[in-house]
Amino acid sequence: MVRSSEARFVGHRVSTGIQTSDGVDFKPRELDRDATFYVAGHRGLVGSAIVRRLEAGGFNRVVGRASSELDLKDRGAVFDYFAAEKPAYVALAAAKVGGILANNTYPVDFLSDNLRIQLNVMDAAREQGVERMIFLGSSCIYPKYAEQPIREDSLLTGHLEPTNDAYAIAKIAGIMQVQAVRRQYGLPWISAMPTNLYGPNDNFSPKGSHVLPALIRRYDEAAREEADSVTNWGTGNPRREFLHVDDLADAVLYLMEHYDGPSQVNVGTGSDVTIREIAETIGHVVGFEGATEWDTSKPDGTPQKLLDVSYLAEQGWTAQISLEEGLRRTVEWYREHRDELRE
Ligand SMILES: NC(=O)C1=CN([C@@H]2O[C@H](COP(=O)(O)OP(=O)(O)OC[C@H]3O[C@@H](n4cnc5c(N)ncnc54)[C@H](OP(=O)(O)O)[C@@H]3O)[C@@H](O)[C@H]2O)C=CC1
Ligand SMILES: C[C@H]1O[C@H](OP(=O)(O)OP(=O)(O)OC[C@H]2O[C@@H](n3cnc4c(=O)[nH]c(N)nc43)[C@H](O)[C@@H]2O)[C@@H](O)[C@@H](O)C1=O
Repeated sequence: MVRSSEARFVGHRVSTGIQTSDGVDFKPRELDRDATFYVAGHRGLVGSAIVRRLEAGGFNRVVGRASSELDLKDRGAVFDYFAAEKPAYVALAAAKVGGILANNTYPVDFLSDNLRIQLNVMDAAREQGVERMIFLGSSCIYPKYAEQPIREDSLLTGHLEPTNDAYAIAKIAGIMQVQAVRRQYGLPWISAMPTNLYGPNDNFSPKGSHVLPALIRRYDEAAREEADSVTNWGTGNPRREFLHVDDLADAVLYLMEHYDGPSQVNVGTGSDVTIREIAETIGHVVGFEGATEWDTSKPDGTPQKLLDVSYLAEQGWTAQISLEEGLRRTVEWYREHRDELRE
């Protein structure tokens, strides 16, 4: 395997070695706080956290458009937007996103929408010569039975998890597009692969959400109604790694200012818990005193998804927000906003 300490050129493809060099000659540096920074998906969980991080970091021209104003599936509109706005930097955090059930039920949407959004944004950004782009993928790009913790060079070494294979293929195509733009046009674009995320502005809808917001909502409602029991999906045995989205946003800016290379970079905490454990913790935090049951007719998905974050640590970044602290903040946010959430 090729790590940064033993960099060599390993070829033009989505590679099974960490590609640390592809001929792009770029030294990462501090971004210009007065340049235009477009955050695609700025109202979502990830995009809104990136906006908060950029504004706290002194960026003066952070721009975004809601999907109702600019549908990123509309190629002509995306090209017009880039031609008018001419952003110097782009964080691509707009996507069709959902939990295990949504991914499993609507694979066409997860494949087609995401391919279209990525192609349009990256083609338009390339046409305008955007200096720095970060594409956000997901840990589900790795094989279902990848060796744990999952290293970047596990990509394309095995079969995908079937509940989210369509979404994963779209994300793998995104990594390839970044690598292809680097190779053909020499633009220093990068990709980051976050683990499962949570935090403010998450999707808390019962059928569409990821597990952590689903459990916060379910246990909070049960606690308020003094219900005897709640029923979660699957067996509770799968293991997941949870990263607070403010940590992710910090990593996004850090990578844009400190990392350049064709390999996607894993972003996580380096530790995981079972779904049963996270359910018990959330039940405790919201004050639920009843029983927890498991509906094993619902899918478990990947048995374990824990990222190897040593490559990111080598670049100089590690997560700061503990799961306990992140959960406490997210439950607090949910309680303040539960009456105004998207369905
Ligand atoms: N949530 C997670 O656990 C993880 C997320 N990621 C990645 O992070 C990125 C963001 O995810 P997350 O923030 O959770 O998702 P959200 O659903 O919270 O936000 C996605 C955003 O994308 C925008 N969007 C979707 N479709 C379109 C469209 N056709 N045109 C314009 N905008 C559109 C939405 O805009 P609007 O609100 O205006 O409709 C929305 O704000 C994705 O690439 C995802 O793969 C990676 C790993 C884990
Ligand atoms: C980030 C990642 O997210 C998705 O993958 P996932 O990690 O499997 O997603 P999840 O958060 O929805 O579930 C995690 C685990 O939790 C269990 N579980 C229990 N009870 C609920 C529940 O109520 N809702 C949900 N959603 N899951 C539940 C559930 O059965 C599973 O075992 C990808 O499709 C893809 O989108 C992706 O990239």
